[in-house]
Amino acid sequence: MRDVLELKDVIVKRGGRNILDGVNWRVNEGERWVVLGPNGAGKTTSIQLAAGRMHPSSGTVTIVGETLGRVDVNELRPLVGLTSASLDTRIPAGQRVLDVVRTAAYGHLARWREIYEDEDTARAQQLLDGLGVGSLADRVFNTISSGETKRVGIARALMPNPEVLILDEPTSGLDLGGRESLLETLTGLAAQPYAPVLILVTHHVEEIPEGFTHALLLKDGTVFAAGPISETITSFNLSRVFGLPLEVESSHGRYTARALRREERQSL
Ligand SMILES: Nc1ncnc2c1ncn2[C@@H]1O[C@H](COP(=O)(O)OP(=O)(O)OP(=O)(O)O)[C@@H](O)[C@H]1O
Repeated sequence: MRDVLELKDVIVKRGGRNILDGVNWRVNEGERWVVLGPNGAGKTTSIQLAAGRMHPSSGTVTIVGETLGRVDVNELRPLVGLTSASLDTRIPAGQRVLDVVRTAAYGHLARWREIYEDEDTARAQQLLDGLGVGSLADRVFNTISSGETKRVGIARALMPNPEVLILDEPTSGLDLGGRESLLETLTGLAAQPYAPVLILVTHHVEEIPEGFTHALLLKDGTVFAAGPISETITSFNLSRVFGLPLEVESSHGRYTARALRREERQSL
């Protein structure tokens, strides 16, 4: 199976310390990864590297066979789509939803003199349709709801047909219905054989969509565990990563976690 992403012996130094310290992580074609860890564990830093938006202090980052630092990042970046709340806020006010998606074909945040091909427009509309927001194409982006914004952000990230799609906390801030509906959409995306490799960052096991295959657990800038999801998202691992006794359960491909009560801890 083809190697799509590899971080090898990666160190990132900031403020006099290693905020990533010897990270090794390999992602293959067809895999769907969740990246989990407490605040400050190094999740954002790891995905910034994986998206070619940051260079390591030492070690190597290889994206679809090309090593960061040895090739023009402008060639690498279209290979990795990224969605995050901070990116959504950078989209200038007043853009039409269809333009927010179409402009991604050219790597811009706003419309800028491009002459769109009919096929760009058709693809943008098709992506919006696939994410359940096709009827919003003519709406102004900054007037749509949070859940709709997340879906448009995913359509936008898919527009350049990336090899990897990174979803940074895609369900944060959504109500229960919005979260479950978006997770169902992500499960559908995960099941598509031609979908890019998916990497989803979250703080909560409840936000892992069904169909995700692997997990990376980060703690204090290091890899605590990485591998097939059922072997990695366990009570043992999460208790150590989050620093308190937890019980993790899975049902129908979804996960829940709760802290053990005092009397349960005493009986351990
Ligand atoms: N430019 C910087 N200078 C100093 N420290 C930094 C810098 N950027 C990140 N850090 C620190 O590196 C650590 C890892 O940060 P990172 O944002 O990758 O963690 P995270 O797992 O995404 O956290 P969160 O869940 O809170 O978003 C944190 O302790 C953070 O304060």
